[in-house]
Amino acid sequence: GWGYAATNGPDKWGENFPIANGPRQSPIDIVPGETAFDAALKALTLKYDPSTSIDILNNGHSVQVTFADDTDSSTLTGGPISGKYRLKQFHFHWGASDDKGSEHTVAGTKYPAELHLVHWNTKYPSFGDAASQGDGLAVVGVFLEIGADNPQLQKLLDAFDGIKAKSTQTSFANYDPSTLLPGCLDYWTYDGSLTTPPLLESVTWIVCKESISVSPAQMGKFRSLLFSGDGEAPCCMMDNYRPPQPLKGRKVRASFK
Ligand SMILES: NS(=O)(=O)c1cccc(NC(=O)NCCCCO)c1
Ligand SMILES: [Zn+2]
Repeated sequence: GWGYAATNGPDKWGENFPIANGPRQSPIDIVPGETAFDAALKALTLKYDPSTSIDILNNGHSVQVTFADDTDSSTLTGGPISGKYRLKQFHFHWGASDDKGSEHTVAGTKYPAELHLVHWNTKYPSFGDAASQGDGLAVVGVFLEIGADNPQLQKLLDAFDGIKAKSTQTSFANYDPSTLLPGCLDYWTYDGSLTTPPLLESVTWIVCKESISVSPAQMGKFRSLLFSGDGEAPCCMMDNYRPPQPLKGRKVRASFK
């Protein structure tokens, strides 16, 4: 299967997923000087109910917290989207060292990690159906920047001991993902795709301008997770990011001046 190694990584994904070379692939390099302020863009409204968090999972590609999405308890509205999108999961991408790891970059700057909060459009019956529609998904991206220890992140990291290996998960209740959001929700937005196979071109990307902090020790905790399964040769989970893809004429809009 696909992964992030030289043998099965981003440069090889096009062999099984030809959309890898499609017109609206993600991530991209965001060049602030080339974005257009759009006064019609609304503020993001993120309403998350902590009681909808279910479990934390190592899926062999990332660490993911999954939410109950059978009701409108945790939603995204406003921003560049119309209608209501439900939170399905959030996960991260990170590097082997603090000088890389994010998927989106800003004028070429790579951050050590990037958080993705994944939502699906409730005009469709499920995440799976929405994922195949051009307006099916909305992912909020938040950069992590090296700085002070982040206590909200620490709650998540403290659960990692139980999910070191691929395909392991533990319950993870009452977690409020809004504690991971930056204070300011100014954002850039553009039409893109999933950044992992199947690379479906169904994502309205909403990338926050402001980052949240992560300490070097906390980054080390992410890198202690494994791509490998129990009983396999241990392979540290790191550099699980796709590099920026061609813009192909797309416009990136800014919600701020
Ligand atoms: N990285 S991302 O574009 O935010 C994103 C969001 C939602 C789903 C995905 N990718 C997938 O679900 N891929 C299917 C298998 C991955 C884990 O087993 C990527
Ligand atoms: Zn992601």
